[in-house]
Amino acid sequence: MPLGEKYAGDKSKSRYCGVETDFDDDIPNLLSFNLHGGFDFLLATLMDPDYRPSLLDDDKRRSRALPFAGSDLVMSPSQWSSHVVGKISAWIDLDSEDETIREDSEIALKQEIAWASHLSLQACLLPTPKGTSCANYARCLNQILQNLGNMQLWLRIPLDKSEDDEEEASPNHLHEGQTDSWELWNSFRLLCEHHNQLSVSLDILSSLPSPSSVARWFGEPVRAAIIKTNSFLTNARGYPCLSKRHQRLTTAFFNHSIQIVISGQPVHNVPSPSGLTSENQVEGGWRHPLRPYLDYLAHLYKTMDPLPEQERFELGYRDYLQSPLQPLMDNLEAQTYEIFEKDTVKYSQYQRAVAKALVDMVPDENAFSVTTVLMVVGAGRGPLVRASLQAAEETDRKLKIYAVEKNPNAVVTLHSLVKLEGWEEIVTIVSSDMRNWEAPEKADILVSELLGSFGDNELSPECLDGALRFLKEDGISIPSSLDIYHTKFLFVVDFAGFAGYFDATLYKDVHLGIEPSTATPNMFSWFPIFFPLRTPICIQPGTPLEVHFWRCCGSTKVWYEWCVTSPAASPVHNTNGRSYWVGL
Ligand SMILES: C[S@@+](CC[C@H](N)C(=O)[O-])C[C@H]1O[C@@H](n2cnc3c(N)ncnc32)[C@H](O)[C@@H]1O
Repeated sequence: MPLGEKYAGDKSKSRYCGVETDFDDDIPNLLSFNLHGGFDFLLATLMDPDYRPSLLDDDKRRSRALPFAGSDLVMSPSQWSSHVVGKISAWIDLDSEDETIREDSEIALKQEIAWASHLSLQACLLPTPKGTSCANYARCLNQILQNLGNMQLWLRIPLDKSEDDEEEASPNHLHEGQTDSWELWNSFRLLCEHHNQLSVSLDILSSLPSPSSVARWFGEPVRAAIIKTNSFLTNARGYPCLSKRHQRLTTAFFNHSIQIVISGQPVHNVPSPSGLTSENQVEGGWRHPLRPYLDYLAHLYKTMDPLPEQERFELGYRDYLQSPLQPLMDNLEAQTYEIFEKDTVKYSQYQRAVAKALVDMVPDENAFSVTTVLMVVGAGRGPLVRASLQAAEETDRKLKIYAVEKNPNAVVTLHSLVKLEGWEEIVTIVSSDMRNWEAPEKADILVSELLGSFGDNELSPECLDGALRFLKEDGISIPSSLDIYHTKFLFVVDFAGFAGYFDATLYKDVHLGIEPSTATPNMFSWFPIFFPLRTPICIQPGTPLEVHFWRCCGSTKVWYEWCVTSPAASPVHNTNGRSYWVGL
């Protein structure tokens, strides 16, 4: 039973809650008890906790028979895969000083993961590395990851960091004897070469590290958050509730689709409606002992403020790398134009810019006698033509428009739009590449939207270079200028690349941009561009970083190359555009 649907009927917005259980060899009964109690899945130990390979008699050891001996047939494959996350035995310690424990651990880890794969479980929870060294654990896991199939492995890590006040401002300096579980995770995943089937499950304790330390985890592949019952406070009515900081953290988990799991014994003596304290009774019926915790989380989820429209739109694209569009080399599809056209903010900014340019260009007294020639170069299906006409109407100026578009499929739509709107007298459609078109007259205003996330990565310089031939010397180009930004990518200590943004001045004070500090609000046409570093570089806060970028042009393609030279040198990336280039 999901925690609730935030947007009626939209199951993708449901959130599910699991429960961590102790070992029970009657797993069908364990599952039915917890599903009936309102939980969606179990975090269940698959192996008898007393099992140690070295304690088996010789026969069993030879046959490698598993002692928990439950059969996969006790539940259907869909029950195993939809409702059970396997919990690998917590005693496993591959970096123990004791050789027997090390050997037992390696055998058991491999057996348990093989069994979980056989059951088609979606994920297994791996025990937290026991000491500061986890090299042997990671070595063994690398072997497993090489042949794992589809199952995900979640490394259990406590959300823990010892801090003093000084560290509040800087999450990355550790003094002697201090712990930082993020460092543990970071070493482990480095040893496992950032394997994409290895992710994190966080144990949420009663106290939380500083907000900046917590924020680092949202740059990591966190799949589950295990909230201990003793992390809950008690409200005035005796029910469990979370501190304000825990509430904010939990809602952030919901927003990032991180699964919540409740763990531990009930520690709240919740009164039943009849006034009797009860562990398992409500309104005459049965109640799961952890139900008050589940009900609280459901309440938290249902009462969360709805995400702003823009964030809702972007949710499906989070943590997802997309190939940048190539509107010059490729012909964009109808659905791509449709997404552009939904971004009304973009067009209203263009409309404002054109209106201001018209007013500056044509004084009021000439408004009825002068016709301004405006060219939309790269007109797509016509939204900038419409925005320009609306600007003319708003300012009482007269326009003659050329709509130039090289995609023949978009030109079909342009023709029907012009006919439908009755713009035949005003708008001339030109089906051509702007670089080759011989314009019959020069333009007063040239409007284009060839902006990529990094400004020039959709080749606006190359295209506009051709188009500026037909702009009058005193004509206005919208956009009039373009700035591009390099920013260090989100990871605070270990950074893996750069996010690139643009900010375009359309005309005078009207701008359009995605650089976070000045981004045009509520615009969703662009996501930042990502320039990765093949090997992440570890830097301390305050350390200067020297980065070099080159925009390289050949006869048929344009590409970027980049490198870091300080504090440590990286290789030059994307030499000759070998990994990515933009076609001319
Ligand atoms: C980013 S889209 C914008 C489309 C439209 N202005 C809008 O806002 O929905 C860029 C458009 O420019 C067109 N385009 C790109 N390079 C061009 C060129 N050299 N000549 C003519 N059209 C071009 C593409 O086919 C595409 O329709």
